[in-house]
Amino acid sequence: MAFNGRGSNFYLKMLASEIGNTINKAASNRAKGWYTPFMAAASRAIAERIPLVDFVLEVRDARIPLSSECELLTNHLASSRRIIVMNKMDLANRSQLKDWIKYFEHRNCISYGLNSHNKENVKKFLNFLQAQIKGLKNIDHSCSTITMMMVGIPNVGKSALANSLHQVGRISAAEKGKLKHAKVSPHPGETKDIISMKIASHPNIYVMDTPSILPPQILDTEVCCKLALTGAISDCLISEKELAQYFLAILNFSDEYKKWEKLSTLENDRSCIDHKEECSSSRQPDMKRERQNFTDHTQV
Ligand SMILES: Nc1nc2c(ncn2[C@@H]2O[C@H](COP(=O)(O)OP(=O)(O)OP(=O)(O)O)[C@@H](O)[C@H]2O)c(=O)[nH]1
Repeated sequence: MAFNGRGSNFYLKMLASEIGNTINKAASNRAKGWYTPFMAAASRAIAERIPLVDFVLEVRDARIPLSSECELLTNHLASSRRIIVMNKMDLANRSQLKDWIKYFEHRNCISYGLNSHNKENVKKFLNFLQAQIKGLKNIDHSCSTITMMMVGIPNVGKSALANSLHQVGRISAAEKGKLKHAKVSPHPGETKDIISMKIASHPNIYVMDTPSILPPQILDTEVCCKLALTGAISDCLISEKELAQYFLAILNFSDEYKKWEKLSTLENDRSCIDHKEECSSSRQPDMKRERQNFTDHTQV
């Protein structure tokens, strides 16, 4: 199906609305949905701790930095204490990530793009965090304890980041010998406890990994679809076929696809030429020379 401009937008919105409504309907079933009594309790526990920590590291998915916002933090926190971490940047478009960093900068938000699986990246991030702490006034940098709480929607990589920070952490050899490990899993909602890990000394910095949180319903159906596509919402709430259809629709209307479309047109021209060559390979030698010229011409 080919859609352009407004037509494509309408088609995407229509698909998103169908899929989003199906997901929300399935999620309203207590046994299947994400908003379990456990998530409700975790949201309350996190909300209670927000005023007590020095920084909140809001972990988002770098592929969808707006849709993966943690609703609990909206209007809940001074922007100087909130650091937006766009994790999984290895899966995101680099130049778009730069634009997102500028976007957050314009809104006076501190943001950082990161790949939690890359040690060098995580070390740089730790430097960045220590620089933020240096900027804090009224603390004794040699003996204070700084606490940072990792907060976010499911499956964005909070536990992976907590583990990596703990592993590269500037802590004593004795502490290195007793490293903790938060559970990392490709399935959303696997973290069940709030655990604290030391990531630096002088001052001591502790990072807390927390269970994932989401609101009971996701009213914006496009957001809902994007969360399902990136794995924040369990795949048992929607069929793979419907999700794939939405993904292909996004892909079809993207600028990236238009580049591929051009290439595939070129490729079709070429295979048409190859086909002609094959069909006429038994013809006269002078005809062959003509074809050769035609092929050279089209390849320029
Ligand atoms: N490609 C890539 N994958 C990552 C990155 N960080 C985490 N992951 C993967 O994302 C999945 C989820 O990571 P977790 O650390 O369990 O995510 P979480 O936010 O703690 O998940 P919950 O259990 O819902 O709290 C795992 O398969 C990780 O290996 C990253 O920077 N890049």
